[in-house]
This record gives sequence, C-alpha cells and structure tokens, in this order.
Amino acid sequence: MSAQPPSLLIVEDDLALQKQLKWSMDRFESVTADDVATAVMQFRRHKPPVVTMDLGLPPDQDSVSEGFRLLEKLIELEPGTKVIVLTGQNDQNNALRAIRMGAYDFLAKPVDPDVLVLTVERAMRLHELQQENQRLMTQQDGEPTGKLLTRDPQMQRICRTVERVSGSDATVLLLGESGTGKEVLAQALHDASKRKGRFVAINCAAIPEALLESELFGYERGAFTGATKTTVGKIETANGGTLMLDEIGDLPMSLQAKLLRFLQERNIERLGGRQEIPVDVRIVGATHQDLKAKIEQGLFREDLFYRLAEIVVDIPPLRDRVGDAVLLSHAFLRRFSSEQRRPILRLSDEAIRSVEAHRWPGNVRELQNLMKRASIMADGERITADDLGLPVVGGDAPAGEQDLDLRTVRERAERQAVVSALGRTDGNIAKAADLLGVSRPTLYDLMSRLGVKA
Ligand SMILES: Nc1ncnc2c1ncn2[C@@H]1O[C@H](COP(=O)(O)OP(=O)(O)OP(=O)(O)O)[C@@H](O)[C@H]1O
Repeated sequence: MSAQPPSLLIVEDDLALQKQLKWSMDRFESVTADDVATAVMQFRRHKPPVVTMDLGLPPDQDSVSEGFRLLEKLIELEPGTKVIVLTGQNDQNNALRAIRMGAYDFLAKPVDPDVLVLTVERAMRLHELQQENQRLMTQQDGEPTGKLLTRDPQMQRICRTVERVSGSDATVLLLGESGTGKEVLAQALHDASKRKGRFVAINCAAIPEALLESELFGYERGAFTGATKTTVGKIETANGGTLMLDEIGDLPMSLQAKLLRFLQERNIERLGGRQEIPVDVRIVGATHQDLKAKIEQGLFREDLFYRLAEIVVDIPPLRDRVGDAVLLSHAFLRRFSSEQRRPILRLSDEAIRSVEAHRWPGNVRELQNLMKRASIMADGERITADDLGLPVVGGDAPAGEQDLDLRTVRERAERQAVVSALGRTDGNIAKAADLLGVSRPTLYDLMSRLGVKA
C-alpha cells in the first residue's frame, strides 16, 4: 500500500488499455476497475476526486447503458466528483449527455496521454478549490450570523453588532426594506444570545386586528365566544426566548398601548384573565416603514418607539451592498442545484453583469426566488441574463460621489474590486487573483489588509 490515498479511479474494461491508461497517468495514485460493481466498490472505498471512465462497459460493451448507470451512481454518491468520460470517435451525443448528467469533461478515444494528464490535473485542482470553498462556507455556518451571507463591510459590521448586543436583554429594532434579511438577523440575534426559550416570530400586518390581541397575549377559556380552552399567546410562548414582532409599524394603536405596558412591566394578562403573568422575553421589532413619519402622522406612539429602539439596526438594501448580489446568487444556485440533484449551475459573465446592475427592489428574497426559478428552468449549466429575465448590460456600475481623499478612494476601489472578483469567481482565490491581475499572495495580503474574507 502506498502512503497517499488514491486520487484517481480508472474504469476501463479493456485490460490492455486500462494498463496503458494507468501507466500514462502514473504521476497520480490510482486504482482501477473493469465493470460497474467494482468501480462503485473502489469509489466508495477510496472516494477519489477524479474518475476517468469508458462508457461501454460489460456486460454489453457495445451499448452505453452501463456507462451512464455508473456515471449517475458516482455523481449521486459524491456530487463534487470530477468524472472524465472517454467516448468513441464521433460520439458527440453521448458526450453531451454525459456532461448534462454532471460529468466534468469528455475526451475522444484514442486519447492523447498529455491531454489526458492535463485534464485530470485541472480536474483535481478544481476539486481541491471547491472543497476548500465548501469548508470555508461551513466554517462560516458555525457563527450565529453564519446563515447570513455577506462580504459587504456595512453588513459585516451589523453582524458584529448583533453578536455583541445578543448577550444583553436590550430591545432591538431592525429597520430595512422588505426581503433584506430582518428575520434572519432576528434569528441570529436569538441564536447568539443563548437564551434557552424559543424564537417566535409574528407578522403584525398579516393578522386581522381583532385576532392580533389574543394571538399576542393569549386568552382564558370563556373569554369570548369560541374560546373553548385557555390558550397562551406568542409573548408567553417565547418566554425565556425571543419574540420578533415583524411589521411592527402596522400594530394597531390599541395594541401599541398594551405592548408598551408589557415592555414597562414585563407582565402580561391573558384576555379574560385576572392574573398577571411575568414573562422574560427579548423583543425584536422589525419594519420597512418610516416609524418617525408614522409618529408625526399620529399613527405610531412615540413612547413605544423609544422603548423598542434601544438598539436600532439599519439594514442596507441589497443594491447598496458591495458584491453581495453575485455572492448570494452563487450560494443560492449551489443550494438549489444540489436540492434538485443537478450539476452546479453557474452564471454566465453577462448574467453576472445583469445581477450586479439590477436594483433588487425585493432584495434578497427577490434574488433567491429568481435563482430558484432559473435553477428549475435552465436547460444548460450556464444561466444567462435571459434565463433570469434581467436586461443585458454592458458598462460598469456607476461610481459613488463620496469622499475624494485619495487614500480613501484607493482603498474603496481596491475593496470593491477584491470583493467583486471574489463574488464573480465564487470565492476562488486563484481565479480572483487572475481577474485582478495580481498574484495569489498579493491577493491574500490585500484581503487581510482590507479585512475581506474569502
Ligand atoms: N444575507 C443573507 N444570506 C442568506 N440568505 C438571506 C440573507 N438575507 C436574506 N436571506 C433570505 O432571504 C429571504 C428573505 O429574508 P427575511 O425573511 O429575513 O427578510 P425580511 O427583511 O424579514 O423580509 P420582510 O420584511 O418581507 O419580512 C429568506 O429566505 C432569508 O433566508
């Protein structure tokens, strides 16, 4: 046994050819198989990142059915595996079918050994980078704000704020357009707080006024017609945890007064009840509305606003976050492709430009929905601007008009370029360095100086 685990599986039923292939690729540790069952067994055992395979396998070497069966199985077992299919001459149809099923590349027989080695090397490199990327993504998931993907400095500051205030019981008000991730942040705040109770969210705008009170405060049996049993409200359900009051700007005046009383006294009384029940809950309010304007119009209580706004977090819309639209697009496509068990879909350059230029009025939710639709509808592995229903754009994004101090301008431009390059290449350092025209070590230096994560 060699010290290195095999990085290559060669599947070929013609033993002379198998030997030849192994020999021409002797720089890689390899194992071989001559039929589907052995190939699957070797694959399960060694998990090689790269497989080269013939499509015509026994028992029926003249047909490609066994080859495709194997390909499907390998991709199912390890979707990241790079399978290089060796096809007959003029076998374009099967080659394309293999690619559609998730093969990495195809080569026509007789294969030029140099081309084969090069293709395998590239496949290994790509596999390594993708694994690395995966690792970084899962590492990020370890943090409470890990589900929230961002490279934008302003959003990263918000994540740090959320983590910092999580330990206190201060009431937090999240302000931001619809779909900017207010609920994700509220959940992250709860996770980071280590509060033992539950995270409960209620949308104040979605529940009719008449029901909202009982929904929030609960009711005693017999409190009103139809109250057949005592029911606890959302505030009590979240005891020991966090209650998110979404669309708090839509809370009716009568309930604003009741909520204010609760925030002052930290007791509730169920409808029809006489007992004061103490509840320990962290309240997170969220709204896309301008509460100050509502106060001026007499539609929101100023005293409640100040109670709620102990910590105010202003979440920027997606269009103001540098590089995030493309970063999130890649992440959603990766997730939806794997949910649908299809090869990972990528954005064409033109689609990337369209995503960068779009204004995203529905923010992350709009982008997520668009990527979901595209991942279901797209024919090939490349998603075009057309697939996304976005207009094709040519030029650069407009420049800001802010600070003109040269050092600030330079840093801002560098950060924007680095974040965009990482976004476009889906976090691939080597490719991002190429795009930026710098070496990899230079890019690492830049990233650490600018505080940009891969
Ligand atoms: N930064 C992010 N990274 C990953 N997913 C995100 C991010 N921001 C939002 N999402 C996802 O986008 C969707 C919308 O987010 P969320 O519901 O938190 O927005 P919201 O601001 O609460 O919206 P609304 O005001 O309409 O209730 C959710 O599916 C959420 O998981």
